[in-house]
Amino acid sequence: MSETSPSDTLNGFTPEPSSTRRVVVLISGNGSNLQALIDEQTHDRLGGEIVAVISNVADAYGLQRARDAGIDAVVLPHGEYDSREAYDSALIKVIERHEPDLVVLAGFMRILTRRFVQRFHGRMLNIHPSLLPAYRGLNTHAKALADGVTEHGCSVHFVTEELDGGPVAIQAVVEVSAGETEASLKEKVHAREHLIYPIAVKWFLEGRLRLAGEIATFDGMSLPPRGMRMSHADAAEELDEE
Ligand SMILES: Nc1nc2c(c(=O)[nH]1)N[C@@H](CN(C=O)c1ccc(C(=O)N[C@@H](CCC(=O)O)C(=O)O)cc1)CN2
Ligand SMILES: NCC(=O)N[C@@H]1O[C@H](COP(=O)([O-])[O-])[C@@H](O)[C@H]1O
Repeated sequence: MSETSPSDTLNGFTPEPSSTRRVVVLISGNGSNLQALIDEQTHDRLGGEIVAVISNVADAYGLQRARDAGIDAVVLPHGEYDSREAYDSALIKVIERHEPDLVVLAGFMRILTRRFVQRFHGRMLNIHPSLLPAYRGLNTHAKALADGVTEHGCSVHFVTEELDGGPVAIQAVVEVSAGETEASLKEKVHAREHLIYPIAVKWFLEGRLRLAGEIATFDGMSLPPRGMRMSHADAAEELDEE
């Protein structure tokens, strides 16, 4: 690890070098969040390299996105295994062949077993389409609309055994308009996901975002239960978007 001067520290916290960091991404579908990560990698702004994309669904379009980017694309169909435990054991083996520093769930639609989560504890992130702890699980946009909420959004969190219960790193809020449809709300949330997820991944790979026990920390400072609230402007600035 390169020597750092005191001026390189943040609150006494020294970010780690990230150039050799390896990322494995798990998907089940379209892969628009994967694409956002690929795009940041292409601009050398991700802080590491996506070395493999693994899908439990054979026709997930995200696999094509990976191939188009020259990234190893692997299909591991969950239906070919007799149990969740058997599948997760096979998935662990495939992932570990790529020696990741970080496992990223990007629309990966399988509940992971305790053994899997323990294997990658502290180095596995998920993007969830709600303002956790609200609306854990599936069909978040429909539930938010049914409840008539005026605010919705997305959360990046560390993955723990408790479904969508892990410490939150970043949240982004979208306003729910009058006449909002599930499709329009989903599109609004997706747009914010594509900003905050690459930021969270970059900060993890730089060693700035960490899981310390049950608490997410940023630059050594404990984050509140709902993580950092990030506006569109904040995210765009962090990504140094034109
Ligand atoms: N142990 C954990 N596993 C997973 C977590 C987590 O926090 N802890 N996050 C999820 C991602 N997710 C929501 O963000 C999620 C994914 C899938 C499901 C679910 O009910 N899956 C069903 C199958 C559904 C389907 O195939 O359409 C299942 O696995 O039986 C809920 C939430 C990833 N895993
Ligand atoms: N509970 C998990 C869940 O619902 N995740 C959601 O699936 C979508 C995947 O889109 P993508 O394949 O285009 O990235 C994303 O909106 C993500 O938040």
